[in-house]
Amino acid sequence: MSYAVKEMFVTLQGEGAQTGRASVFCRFAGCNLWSGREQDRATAACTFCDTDFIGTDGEGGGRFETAEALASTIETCWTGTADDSGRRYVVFTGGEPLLQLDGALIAAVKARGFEIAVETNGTIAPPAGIDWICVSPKPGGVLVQTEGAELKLVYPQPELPPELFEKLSFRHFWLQPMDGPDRIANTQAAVAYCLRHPRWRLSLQTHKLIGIP
Ligand SMILES: C[S@@+](CC[C@H](N)C(=O)[O-])C[C@H]1O[C@@H](n2cnc3c(N)ncnc32)[C@H](O)[C@@H]1O
Ligand SMILES: Nc1nc2[nH]cc(C(=O)O)c2c(=O)[nH]1
Ligand code: SF4
Ligand SMILES: [Mg+2]
Repeated sequence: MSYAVKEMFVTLQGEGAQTGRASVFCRFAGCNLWSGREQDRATAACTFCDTDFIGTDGEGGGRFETAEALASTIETCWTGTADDSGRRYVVFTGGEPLLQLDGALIAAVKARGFEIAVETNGTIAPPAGIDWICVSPKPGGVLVQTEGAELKLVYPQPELPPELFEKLSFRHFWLQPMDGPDRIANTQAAVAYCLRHPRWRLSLQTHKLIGIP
């Protein structure tokens, strides 16, 4: 199968427990919870998305005909030194990466020494072989992925109080303040929740704070 990639870049993971880690971000085009068009946002299943994932026109984006072709471009993007094979790290995101990430691509990036992470809305069962699964539930989607490395809840979402998720099998539970016009109030509310419910920790979008992708 071929892969539609919006953009690809190397940066530091900005969110969650891997914050600060050098990562290749491979952002797939398309999502099952929003078309990505502003005129559809209000009626979408996910209404607060901060990301442009339409098309393949971003930096490092394109259509890749094979898993090998995409994996070798990911490898080219990695800027670490040659002896870093055990620390190479790729984050598949989107859009919704599990619409496209498959066993062939997982095998091809593993063969190049990469550890594999995904950022997913949790509505699509993942293929085997992913090392780090971050699930971020959304009100308009049925959660099928109920275990993984971290659950990162954008906060607040009135339909999705944190209590709905805290019994699930994740190693880390994060509240990430919803970016947008109410970011400051949302951050204060997330801090207050974490103070009262210490199972939850605060995840800031640190890349936005320091102006890196
Ligand atoms: C753009 S999404 C792509 C991956 C996947 N579709 C998902 O929703 O998890 C990447 C991460 O950004 C988070 N996110 C999206 N919009 C946000 C916003 N306005 N404020 C804070 N986090 C946001 C998502 O919840 C997710 O954890
Ligand atoms: N630096 C950085 N960290 C991120 N963590 C999750 C991101 C995403 O958009 O999935 C993201 C992103 O876009 N940039
Ligand atoms: S599910 Fe993820 S990519 Fe899709 S619209 Fe929501 S935040 Fe954006
Ligand atoms: Mg992002």
